[in-house]
Amino acid sequence: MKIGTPDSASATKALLLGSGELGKEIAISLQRFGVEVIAVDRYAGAPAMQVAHRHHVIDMTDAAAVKQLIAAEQPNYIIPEIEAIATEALAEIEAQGQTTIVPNARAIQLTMNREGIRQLAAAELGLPTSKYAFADTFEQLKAAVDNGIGYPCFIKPTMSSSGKGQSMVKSADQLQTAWNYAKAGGRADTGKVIVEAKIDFDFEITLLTVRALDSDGQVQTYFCEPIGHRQENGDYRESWQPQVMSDKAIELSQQIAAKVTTALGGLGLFGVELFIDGDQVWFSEVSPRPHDTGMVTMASQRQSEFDLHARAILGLPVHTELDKTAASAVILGGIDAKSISYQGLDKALAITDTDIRLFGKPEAFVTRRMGVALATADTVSNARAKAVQAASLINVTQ
Ligand SMILES: Nc1ncnc2c1ncn2[C@@H]1O[C@H](COP(=O)(O)OP(=O)(O)OP(=O)(O)O)[C@@H](O)[C@H]1O
Ligand SMILES: NCC(=O)N[C@@H]1O[C@H](COP(=O)([O-])[O-])[C@@H](O)[C@H]1O
Ligand SMILES: [Mg+2]
Repeated sequence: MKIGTPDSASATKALLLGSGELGKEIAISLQRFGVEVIAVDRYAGAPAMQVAHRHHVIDMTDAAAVKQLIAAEQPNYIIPEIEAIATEALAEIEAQGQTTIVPNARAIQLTMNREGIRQLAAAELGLPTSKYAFADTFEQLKAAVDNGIGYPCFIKPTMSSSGKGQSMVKSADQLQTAWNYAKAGGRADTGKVIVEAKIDFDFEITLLTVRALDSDGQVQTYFCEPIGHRQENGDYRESWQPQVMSDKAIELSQQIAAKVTTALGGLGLFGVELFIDGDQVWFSEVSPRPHDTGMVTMASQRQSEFDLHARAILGLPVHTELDKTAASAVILGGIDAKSISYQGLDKALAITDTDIRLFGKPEAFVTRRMGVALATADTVSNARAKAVQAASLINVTQ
C-alpha cells in the first residue's frame, strides 16, 4: 500500500469527525504511518486538534456543514469519533466513491442511534439483549414499562454516549424525571428514548474486535483479551485487562462480537459491550471505533486499540495480543471551570509502572473526563489499585 506525505498532492488524508481523547490517540497512531490528519469538533481546542495537522470547528449535527467541509478537504478516510453526527451526510459522501467512511456509512448510521443497532442485533441477528422498547412520548414510555419492561429499567436518549441523559428508574414516580432528563441530556435529540429492562450481571466487558486484512488480503476478525470495567451513572470509571471469564462465556462473547461486527462490515476496530452472568452473555451495544474502556490498551498491549484501528483502516497487519496485565482509572474534572491547571502529577507518577494521560480539554465540568491514569502490575487487582491511586492524586484546579 502507498501513503502520500502530508500536504503533497498525493497525501493520504484522514478527517476525524469528533476530536476528543479517543480521536487524539487515533490521530497520533495514524500520523505514525505518515497520514495527514484533520481534526473536527464542535469546539476549539479539542484534544485531537492539539496534535492534528489542522482543524475545523463546525456543528457536526448539521448535514450541510459536514458536506461542505468534506467537499473542501476531500479526505481519503472519514473517521466518526463521537455519537453526534449528521449521519445522512455520510451516506451521500460514501456513494460518491472517493472517500472511505470508517468502517462504512451504514455501520455508522446504525450504531449512532440505539434504535438502529437494536433492530440489527436483536431483531435481525437474534442476539440476546435486555427487553427494550422505544418511545416518543411520555405516555408511550409509561405504557412500555407497565406492559412488560417493568422496574428497574434504564431510560436513555437514542443518540448519546458516556451515560449522557441516562438514568435507572426503580419505581413509577421516577419515570417523569427520567423522561425529562433523557429528552434534554442526549448528545443530540432524536425525539425518541429507549427503555431497557435491567440485566443482573456478574460483570461487564468490552470485547475489542478488529476487522482487518490478513496477508492474503482477506478480511479476518481478531479479538483482544476481554476488558472488564466499572461504570457509574452510565460512564466508565475503571477498566482492566484481562477480565477472567469462563471458557463458555468467552466463546459466546466472541460469537456475538463476530456476528455483529460482520453484519456491520468494513475495516476497523469495534468495542463490543457485553453483560456476563455465569456462562450467559447479553449484547448491550457496539462502538464502530475505539472505546473509552479500551484506553487501558495503551498500557496492556503492544498495539493499542488506536494502533489497531489505524492499522486496520489502512489495510496493515494487526496483532491483538496482550502484553501486560493493566488497568485504567479516569480523572474527572471535579469542578466547572475554564483556564484550569493540574496538580499532583509528580505524586501520581512516583507510583511505579504508572502513566498519566491528560487530554488537554480547555474546560472542566464536574463529571467531564479530563484524563486517565494507566498502571501495569502482576495482577489485575494490583494494577487497579495503582491506577485508582494515581488518578486520585491528580487535582484539577483553577
Ligand atoms: N439494560 C441494562 N442493564 C444493566 N445495566 C445497564 C443496562 N443499560 C446500561 N447499563 C449500565 O450503564 C452503562 C452505560 O450504558 P450504555 O453503554 O448503554 O451507555 P452509553 O451512554 O452508550 O455509554 P458509553 O458511550 O460510555 O458506552 C453500562 O455499561 C451498564 O453498566
Ligand atoms: N463513551 C464515548 C467516549 O468516551 N467518547 C469520547 O469522549 C469524547 C467527548 O468528551 P466530552 O463530552 O468531554 O467533550 C469524544 O470525543 C470521545 O473521544
Ligand atoms: Mg456503553
